[in-house]
Amino acid sequence: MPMNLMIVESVETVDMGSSDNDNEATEQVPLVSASHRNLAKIVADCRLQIEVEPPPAAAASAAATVVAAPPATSDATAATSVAASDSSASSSSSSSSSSSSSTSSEFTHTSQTTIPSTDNLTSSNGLANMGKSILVDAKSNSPASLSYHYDKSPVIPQKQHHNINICNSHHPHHHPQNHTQHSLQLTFQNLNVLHNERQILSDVSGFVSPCEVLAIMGPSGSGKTTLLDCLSGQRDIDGGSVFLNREPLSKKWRRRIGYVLQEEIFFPQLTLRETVVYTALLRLPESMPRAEKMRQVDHILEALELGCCQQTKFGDYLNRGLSGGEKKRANIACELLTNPLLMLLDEPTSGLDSHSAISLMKVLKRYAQLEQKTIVISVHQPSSQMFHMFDKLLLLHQGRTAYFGDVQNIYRHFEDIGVTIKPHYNPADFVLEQLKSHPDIREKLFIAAKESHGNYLNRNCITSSHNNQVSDSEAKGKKQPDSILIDDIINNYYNHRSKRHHHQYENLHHTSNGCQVEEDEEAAQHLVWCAADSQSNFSSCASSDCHSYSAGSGPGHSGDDEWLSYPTSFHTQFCVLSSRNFKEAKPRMLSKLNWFQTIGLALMAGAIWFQLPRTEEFLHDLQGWMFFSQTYWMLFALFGALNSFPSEREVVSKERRSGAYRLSAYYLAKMCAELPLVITLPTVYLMISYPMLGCTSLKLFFLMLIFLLINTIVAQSVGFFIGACCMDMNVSITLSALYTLATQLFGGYLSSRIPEGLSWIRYTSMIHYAYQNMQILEFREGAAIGCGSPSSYEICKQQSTEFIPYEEILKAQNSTSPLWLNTLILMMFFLVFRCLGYAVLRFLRCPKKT
Ligand SMILES: Nc1ncnc2c1ncn2[C@@H]1O[C@H](COP(=O)(O)OP(=O)(O)OP(=O)(O)O)[C@@H](O)[C@H]1O
Repeated sequence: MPMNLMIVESVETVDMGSSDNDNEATEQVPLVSASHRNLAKIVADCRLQIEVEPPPAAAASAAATVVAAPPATSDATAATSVAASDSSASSSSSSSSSSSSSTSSEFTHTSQTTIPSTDNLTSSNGLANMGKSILVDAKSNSPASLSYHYDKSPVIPQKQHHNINICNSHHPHHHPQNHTQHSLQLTFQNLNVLHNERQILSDVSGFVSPCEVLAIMGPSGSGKTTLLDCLSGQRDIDGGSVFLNREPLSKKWRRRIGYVLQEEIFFPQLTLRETVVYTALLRLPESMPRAEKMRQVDHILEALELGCCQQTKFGDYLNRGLSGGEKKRANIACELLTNPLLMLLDEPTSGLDSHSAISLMKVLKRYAQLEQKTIVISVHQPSSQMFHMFDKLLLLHQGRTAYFGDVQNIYRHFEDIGVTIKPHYNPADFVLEQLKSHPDIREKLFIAAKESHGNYLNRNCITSSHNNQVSDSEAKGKKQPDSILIDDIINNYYNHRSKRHHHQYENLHHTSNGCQVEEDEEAAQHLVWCAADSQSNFSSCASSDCHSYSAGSGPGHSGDDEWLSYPTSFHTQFCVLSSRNFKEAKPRMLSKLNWFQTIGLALMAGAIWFQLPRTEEFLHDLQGWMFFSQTYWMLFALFGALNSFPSEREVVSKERRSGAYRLSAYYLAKMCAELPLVITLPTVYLMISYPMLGCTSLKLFFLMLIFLLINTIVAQSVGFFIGACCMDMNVSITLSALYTLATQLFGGYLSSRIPEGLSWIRYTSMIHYAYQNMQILEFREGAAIGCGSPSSYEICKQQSTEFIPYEEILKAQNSTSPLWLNTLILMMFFLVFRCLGYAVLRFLRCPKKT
């Protein structure tokens, strides 16, 4: 049975929780962010209802509405027992429900049956404090909407006026301050972007309001991505301004923007589910229980039809993983999960088949409408169906505006310049074709767009009342085409909004319910006025009404700190990032190849130096094993760390730009997570080769292991630092090779003819200190080395001793520093390079604007 999803305003006191949670129902869950408070309010006041189109025979009798969520009142309880599938039962029950609630509501729906909205909102054990619901459009079996609900306090809804699909939110218990409307109007004015004196964007203006989808269309290279970069604050603009709720775009706003990039930037080693789970753990509020976060992940994966591939790795060009379309949807899932106020999506539908594209658009559209989100999407060539799902259209060509206005006005716009969009023709294709292939039409479009924009501003700034303006124009009886166009835009805008979005400006008017429509129209006028005001640098936005919108919706009331703060604590960030880093780095650091290499080398070393006699004749062999083992593992760790940051740079930059976590948490987590990985292979190596060499002392084994690992970690620090500095593997490999080989050469290990003036270079080498420590341990703690015959050691020549004292061996090797000093210097290497690595990431490699 085909079903359409819609949301019905609450009609009575509603307990969003299950009955066994009644006591908790009045609890107000502390909400961590203004956005979530708003979401809580929206959803708490909502009833989610799936409208079922009845079969023809039953249509007449099926006129019934069933309350969607489990009501708290006893009257409504009966209604909740009605199952969606039981149409007859639902009819009767819904009738009673309707009558029981008729004192407080007007039901305009007919032929409806609802299933409990708690299907997704609540689990069987009652409504969780917070949650996000994705309703499934049963008709298309595609996801329909996303909505958070954090608050299960009883809701006293208000009178319903229209069969609208957006939540109302007059809550008598809410303090007006809690009515902060977390929707966001985006206005951009005369944006100019230059690159090497080439104009990439030229005077691009427009605006988009909550609940709307603005599509940016244009041929390839027209500047769509550049514009989105500017709107997200990721690119500096050379002229013009971007306003969000009439405030200039700033860091606090950037955190409320979800930007789905054209490229999918993820860790290739992680599965889709792991990626989304980590995003949820990092970017959903700390106060949300983990189980709830997981539920949201499930919902989002289901909504975007990603359930079947959730265990697939992202993959890369070497190891294939998710398909292009799946990656695109995964990209969107991660941003949707965080519930941003403004979603910017760069070509989210490219690479998707038409069904998936439409399905995705439906999700976005409903998301915008149900949650009062503002969506800007860039598209290449949408299908006709998708084209008509957009509310506004910005047409770009070579960075210039060819059209900005409501989508339905595009027909009139083209007619005005003498071009008729053919019926049964995909308007998007037609428009782009005209734009690309006909320079004369293109020029006309540029001129018309410029004029209509100017008129639009004038109209809204000069006259305070749109209605007066219209009547004046009509009285004069001679409208210019542009004026007609602008009137149409505004009229359509008002009509459109008054039909669809009555509720969303209610924060402007905390008045009785009776005159909602008039209020909303007025609010819509104010909104347009505000947009024009924004575009004219707030020339007339001292109006209190204007102010009430932006103040109510802006972050000021909820506190800038809240907007600027991270969604999770340092501890949580550290734990989640450590876990993610471990998962991500493990396949890289402990790959099969590395295991093979380690075991192979250990066996080879063990075989070459097998049961080495501890006499002076074999002293050099023993030192050879130590030098080889030491140098190999230090270089292994150093070179392995070179690519550590560069490989993660894009992902971390993207996440940090969205304010997901602190750099310090990431850095510390990375250090800790990679620690067990970096020490695993040297341990295995030593466990194999050292006993083969002839080591029988457990104490010596552990001492050697500890110092080998210390050396490895120190070398890793140097690798991190060089990698962070260079961010280019070729450069960093060259630099590292130069450093390590130079210090070996000048360390005197390979040649004794070191120029006098350059012998100091050995002291800059960590290998120098590490090797000295190895020798101290081996010769001091290990079995004594017997004197050779003849012996090169004086003490042996004098035949006063059978064994060479370890001090003599060390002296012969120029190892004069004590163990503690070498260790201290190595520790300083560790600390200095780790700190330098952090400083480089913080100040040199911080996420930059393009
Ligand atoms: N950083 C940059 N350096 C050089 N050129 C740039 C830069 N950014 C943008 N451009 C140029 O600006 C123009 C617009 O680029 P942009 O990526 O915004 O186009 P687009 O409309 O998104 O294209 P597509 O649809 O192919 O993704 C292109 O010609 C591009 O080469």
